[in-house]
Amino acid sequence: MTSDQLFTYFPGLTPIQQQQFEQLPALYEFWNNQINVISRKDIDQLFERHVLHSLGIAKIMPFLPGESVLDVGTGGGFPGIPLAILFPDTKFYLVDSIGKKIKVVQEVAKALGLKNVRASHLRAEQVNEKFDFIISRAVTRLGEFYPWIKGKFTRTSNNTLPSGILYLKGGDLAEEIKESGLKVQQFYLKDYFAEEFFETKQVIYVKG
Ligand SMILES: C[S@@+](CC[C@H](N)C(=O)[O-])C[C@H]1O[C@@H](n2cnc3c(N)ncnc32)[C@H](O)[C@@H]1O
Repeated sequence: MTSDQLFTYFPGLTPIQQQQFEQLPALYEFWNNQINVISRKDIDQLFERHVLHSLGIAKIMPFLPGESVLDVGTGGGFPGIPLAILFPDTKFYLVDSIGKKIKVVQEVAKALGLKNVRASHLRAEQVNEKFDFIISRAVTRLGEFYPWIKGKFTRTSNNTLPSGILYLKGGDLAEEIKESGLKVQQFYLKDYFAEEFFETKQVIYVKG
């Protein structure tokens, strides 16, 4: 996928936003050589598998100016960094339990000139703030995740859904959802993106 193909899914990006997205491949190639944050086979498919996948959350939840979002287990900055480019007036806090990954996030955010990103080397359980939304991808099963972030929601969001979790997941989730005991809403990314990669990809919403 090229940047132009990516942009067709998000018309109306400013030249600055387009330039920030276009900087991502070179930045991640550089940082991935120092500190591995993306698997080698995926780095060639950065726009589809990491950037567009992260932006799937935006199709479900258009974050509002002033809203706050926590990205738990962000790794090299997914889904937080692409969403922070797309929503420059929303505040993103990216945390990960591995310090060197947070170093990559900080360097990438700095190189992009993102003023709406903070990143800390912390476990989710240690975060002591409240957020409008909590986002995540590929960290753990919902049943384990939920207790980490329970009670960390503002409950003031005026958005299309109340404050809650937006978790990127793939595959058959029936067992995982049942085991978690949580009431979830499932949104299918194939309704928004044509690429085969999104065939089973979902955004799982859980009210906070
Ligand atoms: C498979 S990686 C996914 C990274 C990124 N979200 C992505 O999709 O590319 C899982 C990440 O979760 C982090 N992690 C696991 N448990 C965590 C916790 N309790 N708090 C914060 N980060 C955690 C790990 O350090 C790791 O970087």
